[in-house]
Amino acid sequence: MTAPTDVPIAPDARLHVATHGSAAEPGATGRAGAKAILLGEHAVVYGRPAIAIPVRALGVEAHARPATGPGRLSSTLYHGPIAQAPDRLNVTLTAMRAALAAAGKPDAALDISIDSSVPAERGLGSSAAVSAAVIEAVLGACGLTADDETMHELIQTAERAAHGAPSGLDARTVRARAAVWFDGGRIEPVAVGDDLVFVIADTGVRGRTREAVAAVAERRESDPRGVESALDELGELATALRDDVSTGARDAIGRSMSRAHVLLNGLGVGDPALDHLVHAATAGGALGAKLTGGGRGGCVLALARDAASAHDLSDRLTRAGAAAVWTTTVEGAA
Ligand SMILES: C[C@@](O)(CCO)CC(=O)[O-]
Repeated sequence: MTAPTDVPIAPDARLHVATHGSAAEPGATGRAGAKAILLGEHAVVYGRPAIAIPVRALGVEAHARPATGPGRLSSTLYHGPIAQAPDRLNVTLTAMRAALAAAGKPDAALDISIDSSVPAERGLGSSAAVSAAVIEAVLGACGLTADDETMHELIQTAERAAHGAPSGLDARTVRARAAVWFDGGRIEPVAVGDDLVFVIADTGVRGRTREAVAAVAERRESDPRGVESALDELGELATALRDDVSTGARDAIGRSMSRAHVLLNGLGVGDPALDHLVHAATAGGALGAKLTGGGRGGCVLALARDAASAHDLSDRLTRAGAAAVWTTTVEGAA
């Protein structure tokens, strides 16, 4: 049986009645993945390009279904009535409300469960991934699907609750399946010449994207020339990196990553725990390493020479004190 066709649809949202679904199973599932920024965080906020990669080992699954009473939320952070959810779930609730408003059902009561392996506040796109999964599930429970642009706008509504004026890079990348080039608010696929194996190491220190974005803005006020020159160089590195990724030039990619880390430190978004893991990665054979995401904590992204050395690199980073380590491969065409 197909989903009902009489769902009221808000006039400005580009939503479609789902073609799958069953009256016997009224719930719906949404999914999204983690992301890591290969190069260009912070510079994207000022219009420079960036490259990001999906992290397939980590993801979010959300399920939504019409509630029989007041809606309830179930996640690792909170179990209970949605009406009493704590402030730290503001982003999730914003995502849910944005999707319900777009569906023209702002007062619908849903039971929502969220299962996420993406660590929160580590620069891996947890807030955007949770929002994307919740929005897809909520729309699905209303019998709807959204086109890419509508999904993006809805995720951005939640991202604004997370950190003010997001560039849209996270919102785009958590739904991407391959490496993406982000420029002017849009993504396109990046050609990948050869497999690239990355190790992601968590400092265990909470990343503070909102604070880090504000710190760059302040520094730009006090030192416009210095900051603009760093942002320009980050943009140039991203452009060169795109070519290097397409030809599989690992050494050049690694060098650009390490240079980006220095520039990001200069913008004031570093942290001693990030530097410690960056040094451990390069001492452990990484071709380059940098902070990834908002910074001031969170994760380091390191490029391994190959899959075998990624194993040793992971061990090295664990011994250096990483709270968690993941490996992710960006597959080349070859
Ligand atoms: C720091 C930043 O560039 C990336 C956060 O993952 C912020 C943004 O793009 O909105």
